[in-house]
Amino acid sequence: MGEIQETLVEDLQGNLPIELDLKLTGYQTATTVGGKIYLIEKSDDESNLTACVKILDKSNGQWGDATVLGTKPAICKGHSAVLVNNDRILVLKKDSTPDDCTWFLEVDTPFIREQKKILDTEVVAWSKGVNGDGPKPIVISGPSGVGKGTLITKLMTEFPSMFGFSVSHTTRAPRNKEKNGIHYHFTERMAMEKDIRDGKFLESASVHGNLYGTSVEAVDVVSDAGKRCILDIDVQGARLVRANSLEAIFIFICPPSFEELEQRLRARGTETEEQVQKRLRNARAELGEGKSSGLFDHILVNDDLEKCYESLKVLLAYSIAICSFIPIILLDERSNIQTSEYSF
Ligand SMILES: Nc1ncnc2c1ncn2[C@@H]1O[C@H](COP(=O)(O)OP(=O)(O)OP(=O)(O)O)[C@@H](O)[C@H]1O
Ligand SMILES: Nc1nc2c(ncn2[C@@H]2O[C@H](COP(=O)(O)O)[C@@H](O)[C@H]2O)c(=O)[nH]1
Repeated sequence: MGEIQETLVEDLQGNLPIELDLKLTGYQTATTVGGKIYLIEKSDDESNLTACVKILDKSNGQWGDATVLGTKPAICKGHSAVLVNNDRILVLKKDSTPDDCTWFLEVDTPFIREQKKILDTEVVAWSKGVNGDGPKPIVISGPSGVGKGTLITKLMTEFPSMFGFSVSHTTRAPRNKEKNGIHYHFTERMAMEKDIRDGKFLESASVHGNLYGTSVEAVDVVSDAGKRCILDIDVQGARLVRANSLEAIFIFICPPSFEELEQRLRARGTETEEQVQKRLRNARAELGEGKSSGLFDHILVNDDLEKCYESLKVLLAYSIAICSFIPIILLDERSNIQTSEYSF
């Protein structure tokens, strides 16, 4: 996402085309992008403080709604909106400091253009601005029981000061050894649904019958500690993070076979038979999506755990070096690239 230049931040409320004569309240801003005006305002529902978007087509004077992707931010009185790169609107709350999070409404980014083609409607998407040049988070996804948690635990144990886990919220009941605030924030559905409506989540999804989600705060806690954030989320969540254009490294973990996945899930002994069946049904769909959609930057097969973990470390060292423009020589027997050491 890059850094936000303070000079770009200005209130455009006094900058509307005169002929439209829009009377803006303190909760509204209007931004012209090409032939359209994007009105960002508070929803009509008084109990709902999230942002709502209306679009005016200047050629015919018609107002229209759009399919709004991503998590809507809470809107405050006196927010500012400014067009950046001609494809996204930067939205800042009044009196915000450089440490406050910023939001973008994407209106004509490559992602939006692609979504418009797929959905055949007007589309906009909310994405959270990243302050500064923090390290890109790592999104690890894959079917239940494939070994995501096991791999992440190994990584965090070996590199505790480098990586931090994004503790998700979930409405599922805690398992025997799971601790609130460490493995998950275990929460009531109604409370979580309200927090989602209030824009507190980067992504959320219904997974195997329960609600799971990554709060903005969960990611901020890790970034504030100066660590690279690791998200263990399902494919729907990964898609939403991608849609929110939170720049991340997306990794999909596959089992060596469906039979092995089933065996691991059963051997873990944490789910009822009904839950195992549900998770396996969902796994078939996730495997199809994960391998084919182009959503993931890398796919790793978790056959032998130690080998998979080594590959994960190589892959992360490589991806992180690419992101940081650090020249490294990749340790890769298969491609016969010159062997060298890698480090985080
Ligand atoms: N390569 C492997 N070979 C054999 N067993 C493994 C391997 N990797 C993980 N396991 C075992 O498989 C089970 C499932 O692993 P884990 O809980 O890490 O999966 P997960 O992908 O995090 O699942 P969920 O999405 O449900 O949280 C665990 O009992 C773990 O010890
Ligand atoms: N979309 C999200 N998916 C999440 C999140 N946290 C976990 N998950 C995924 O849920 C399943 C099941 O997890 P389990 O702990 O009940 O076995 C697994 O695939 C996780 O990756 C989240 O915040 N968002």
